[in-house]
Amino acid sequence: MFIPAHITGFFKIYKDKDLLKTGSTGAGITLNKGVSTNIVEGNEEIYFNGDKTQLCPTIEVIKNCMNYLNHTNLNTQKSNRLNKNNKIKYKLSNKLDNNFNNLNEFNYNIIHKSDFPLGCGLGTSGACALGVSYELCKIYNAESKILEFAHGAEVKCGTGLGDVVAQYTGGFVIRKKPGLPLNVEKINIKNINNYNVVVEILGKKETNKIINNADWINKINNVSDNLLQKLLKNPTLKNFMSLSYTFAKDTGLATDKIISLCDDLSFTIGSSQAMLGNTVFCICEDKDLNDVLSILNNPIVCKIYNEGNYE
Ligand SMILES: Nc1ncnc2c1ncn2[C@@H]1O[C@H](COP(=O)(O)OP(=O)(O)OP(=O)(O)O)[C@@H](O)[C@H]1O
Ligand SMILES: CC(C)(CO)[C@@H](O)C(=O)[O-]
Repeated sequence: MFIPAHITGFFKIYKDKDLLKTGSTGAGITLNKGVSTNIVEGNEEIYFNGDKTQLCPTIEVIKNCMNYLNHTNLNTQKSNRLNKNNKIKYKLSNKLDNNFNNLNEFNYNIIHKSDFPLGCGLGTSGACALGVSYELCKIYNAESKILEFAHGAEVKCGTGLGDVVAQYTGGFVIRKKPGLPLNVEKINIKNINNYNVVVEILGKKETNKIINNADWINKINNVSDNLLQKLLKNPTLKNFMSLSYTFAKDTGLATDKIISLCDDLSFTIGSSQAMLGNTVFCICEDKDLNDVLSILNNPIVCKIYNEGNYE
């Protein structure tokens, strides 16, 4: 399953004791590059671009799915009084999580193939979570839980608040309410393929160090407070980029290097910092693409991915 990368331009953080209600409002765009996830027979190993890894959001999606199956199974037993021979045997060994009650069987490997690295503000962890959720829910006929398993996993790992919701929707997505149930506005972009989204990764930044820090939360939420209404009043890519630049600069999240690059790219529709990464992104029309590429060192040219992923 392919899940698009997602760039958040600006966001506001909402924490709730219910993981699923926790999330963010804000706006972003999904890209035609992202993460393809496959599930193969195996023994609970997770691979990211060929490297075996313990990727928190992927592990949490597996646990969400196994817990759901167990809960459903127990309910089924309660209602149908299944005899012991019909009881579904699920076993999850200690490889993925020592504390997990060994009631689920998970004899698969998860294979993530990503166009972008983790930790660069491109929603890669969210794309991994949503991709494995789609694949698992297809196997276990739990399609109605795809979004919930993935969003809950990202929030629990501290690796995202609104990426999964936006990646599930696709395109230019304004998140009007945090978390679930879904409350977003997908903005129709005329001649969408005329626009390029050029990305340059300058380094890494751990999302959880920002969204779990009280000082950053206050700063981010004070600056972003009125940006959502301003965008809803004038939902254009140009206004999105202008508001994103204001957010990146006024929160202090953007580095001097990124601000300087954005100023050099002022002839385009707009540029800003991909949240939360050390990455600059710019939207430009074809006529300006060569000039943009002459300014950046390692540009990655993308298009806006407008597909929505539905059950
Ligand atoms: N090389 C790696 N191998 C495995 N896990 C990694 C690696 N690099 C980072 N991680 C983990 O992957 C997760 C990255 O999540 P994070 O949210 O910071 O990045 P992202 O999803 O790519 O970008 P963002 O959410 O800011 O758009 C973190 O849990 C981090 O610890
Ligand atoms: C927190 C965040 C900026 C990290 O990518 C994103 O998940 C979002 O927009 O909520």
